[in-house]
Amino acid sequence: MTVKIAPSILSADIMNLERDVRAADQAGADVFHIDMMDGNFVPNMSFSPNVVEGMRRVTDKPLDIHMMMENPDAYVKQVVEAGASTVLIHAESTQHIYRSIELVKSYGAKSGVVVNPGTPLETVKELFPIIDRILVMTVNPGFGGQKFIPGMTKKIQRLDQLRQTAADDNFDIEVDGGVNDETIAQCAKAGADIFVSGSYLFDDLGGLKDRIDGLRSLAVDAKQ
Ligand SMILES: O=C(CO)[C@@H](O)[C@H](O)COP(=O)(O)O
Ligand SMILES: [Fe+2]
Repeated sequence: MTVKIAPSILSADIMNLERDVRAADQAGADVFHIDMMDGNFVPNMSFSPNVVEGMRRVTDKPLDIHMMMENPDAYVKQVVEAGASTVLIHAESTQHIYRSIELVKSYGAKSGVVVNPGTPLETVKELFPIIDRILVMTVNPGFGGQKFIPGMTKKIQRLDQLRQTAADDNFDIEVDGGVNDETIAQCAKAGADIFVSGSYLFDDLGGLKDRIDGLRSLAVDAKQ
């Protein structure tokens, strides 16, 4: 699988969101990562389905929705209709994660399950046959600009080993939180395929293309 770089618009300039999305699009973003927070599941609030709809009007790139909310099922239809390509749901946010994933698939979107740093991989193993992606949080969710939790590299590695053992199960491994030029190589080497990066990319809009290219080549090299 090829490496994918996914800018997280949480770190974009909210008053210039269209400018920043267009800049990241032209700079070679593979997919956009949209964090949706409800102020309950995480101690912060961010984007709603109308932002997905707005994003859809300015870019043709896939839109990944990272749902950090209680009762995510209630919003799946709305975000898919707004233009979501993949809906990522936290295993910790719903009592019936298998049903939530089936719900996403029923609307024709790709499905992903997210695991917090403290959640064991065992929790999501039964989803392997039906899931398109597993997102390993490498910070506690809620805010951009946090420091990568070093122990998560081993977790990614264990997930990659489990994936290889279950050869029939095809899912991509994604990482989110504290991904930058110092941390991406270890994630790629451990088996990650898709790399979310927020503050590192949007902190330097002029250098955005160099940063996206730089992250991509670090990841590609680490995978060889
Ligand atoms: O889901 C989240 C935070 O909860 C992320 O998607 C952040 O937006 C990543 O930002 P950086 O850690 O790369 O600054
Ligand atoms: Fe995220």
